[in-house]
Amino acid sequence: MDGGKTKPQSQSITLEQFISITSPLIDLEKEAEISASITSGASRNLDTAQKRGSAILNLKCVDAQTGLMGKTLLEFQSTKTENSNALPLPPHKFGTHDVVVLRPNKADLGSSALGQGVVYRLKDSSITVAFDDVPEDGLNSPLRLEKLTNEVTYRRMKDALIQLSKGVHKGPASDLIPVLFGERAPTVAKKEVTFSPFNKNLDHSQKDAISKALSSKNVFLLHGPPGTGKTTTVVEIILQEVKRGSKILACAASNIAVDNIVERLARQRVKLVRLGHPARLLPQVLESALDAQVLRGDNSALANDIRKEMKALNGKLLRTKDKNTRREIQKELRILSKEERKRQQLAVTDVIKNADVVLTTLTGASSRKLDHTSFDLVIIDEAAQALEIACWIALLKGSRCILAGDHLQLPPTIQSAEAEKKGLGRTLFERLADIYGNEVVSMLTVQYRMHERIMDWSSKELYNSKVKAHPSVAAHMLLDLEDVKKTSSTESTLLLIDIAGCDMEEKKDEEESTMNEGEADVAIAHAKRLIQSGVQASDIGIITPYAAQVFILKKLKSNEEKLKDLEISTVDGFQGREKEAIIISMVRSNSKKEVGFLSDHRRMNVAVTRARRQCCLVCDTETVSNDAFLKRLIEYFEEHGEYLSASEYSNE
Ligand SMILES: Nc1ncnc2c1ncn2[C@@H]1O[C@H](COP(=O)(O)OP(=O)(O)OP(=O)(O)O)[C@@H](O)[C@H]1O
Repeated sequence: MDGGKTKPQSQSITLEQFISITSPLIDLEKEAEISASITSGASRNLDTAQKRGSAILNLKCVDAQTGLMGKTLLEFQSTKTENSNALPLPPHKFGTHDVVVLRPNKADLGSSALGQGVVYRLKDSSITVAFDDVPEDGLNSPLRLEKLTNEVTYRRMKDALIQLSKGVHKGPASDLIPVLFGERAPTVAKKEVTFSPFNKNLDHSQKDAISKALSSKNVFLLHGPPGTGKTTTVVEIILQEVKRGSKILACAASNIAVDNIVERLARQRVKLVRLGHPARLLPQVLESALDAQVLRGDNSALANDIRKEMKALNGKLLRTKDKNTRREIQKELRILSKEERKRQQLAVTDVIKNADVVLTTLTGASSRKLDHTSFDLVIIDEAAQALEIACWIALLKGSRCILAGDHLQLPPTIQSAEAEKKGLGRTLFERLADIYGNEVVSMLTVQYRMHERIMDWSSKELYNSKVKAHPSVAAHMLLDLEDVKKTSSTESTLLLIDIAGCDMEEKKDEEESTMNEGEADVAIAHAKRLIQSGVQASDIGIITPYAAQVFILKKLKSNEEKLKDLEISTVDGFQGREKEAIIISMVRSNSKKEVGFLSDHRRMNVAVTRARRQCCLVCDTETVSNDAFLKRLIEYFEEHGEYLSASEYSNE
């Protein structure tokens, strides 16, 4: 690439347009979140709030543990049981890291809370919350959890818009901003950068991308189709940049994606620090957390000594009657307190200053602790799943950026339909790929997850047939797994189970989410056949686009002990994950042949590419074939896989 020559194309929006369009869209999104929350006028009724997913009623506390730097973890389950097992939690919108409030089940709306905490772990039938303090009373009665609107996030985005409008004149990103708005062409080093890899297993497309990333002077996009080692490549880029002496800010939209990088980097000898609330971090990265490192620092030890001295002086103050002496002690206490605060701040600054790599979520990058720090490079993983404005929170801190992601998988979730329609969900990754194309993008083309039959459909439909399977996975089968027997269920890589003509019409639940009970039975029956053939339940996932279908599937699962480790999720919730066997329940079956949001290419791309060795599609071929894209998917499965009618699974 000889950068700096291509003229940006005309479809780019200007910085001013971006700011004026985005500001009201952030407000719309915030309003949508507030109106779905329990405290809003629209849902001043607990049952409605539960149906909307912003409250979970009728819970009991089943476990309490301490951990996580002094926090208390309380686990809650439904008070309702079936065959003495707790029922799955009702469909809800709680996610790990959400801030929640705990109240007695019957308490009035807005009455005082038993506690406020952060969701730590979510399972089908339980939710674990990390509290700073243990609620003293009330844990033995029925409880409810309410999700709080995360207003801070919206405020930070608004702040970033203001900073962005100023940042073009001054600040670390002043030269980067015009490039990202198509006003100045991106540039690259005259000579391609060569490097000696830390990871000796890198493939040609990964090495090529890393070399281009190192040559880029302002922006580079790493396009990673499913399973192609995007994070592996990001980690190598970070190591190479540290070797060159760069100070790096590495971010992602989600905590889990940030921790994924921290975990892999921590194995190397890199000075890194992870910013963020300990309850939001994976236990294995807590050692890298800012709080933990601050405690180990010299200034922290000094602050500790000062606190001891202050305690002694406070004791003396209590015992002293003489006014003058008291005044002297108080004066000394004020000086010490100031010194202690200064030492604490210095302890934080020291850690950040000494780190080569600072890692945090995009919104976490707005932390005051980073106020006076600028970076040579900002790297954003999962960039195609992040709002553009969230990316800017981090980007404003550096002069160069690398974004990694795949805009052909699902974009960020937007709650407000209007904000979505007006473009809030259009990502910076996609926008830059459109403006500059191959000039700044490099795509990884070897994938390490799927059997080639599973991959070929996605490669052809979405990636111009450029993705190829690595030989280590290209032909792997369920049969090759330990203890798996050869049966009609484990032999095939692609399996289509057709519910057409089997009387399995879709239905709507009260919240208008679609479900299909017959299809759920079939999906569970296939999972059971796989387990019968020796496949571990934990190696199987059932995914579906509809929340109501997830609930029905989880209910069926809760009746059977052997299905305990089977995972059930929406497609959107499973992005970034994988299983040896994936069963997709497509749900739609109706005489009008409506397919709804199944027709989004990105959703089906994510669904199919979660599978390593077997992908089983359960659907009504008559309904879904009404959509041209889905018709091609069905034809692909018919041609390259096995076809079964759902009637073969009846009475199981
Ligand atoms: N060059 C390589 N040689 C062998 N295995 C590799 C190579 N690159 C990546 N992998 C393996 O492929 C898998 C996926 O890698 P990684 O987690 O980096 O992918 P990703 O692209 O971030 O994943 P996703 O598809 O979920 O976005 C991992 O098990 C990783 O060890």
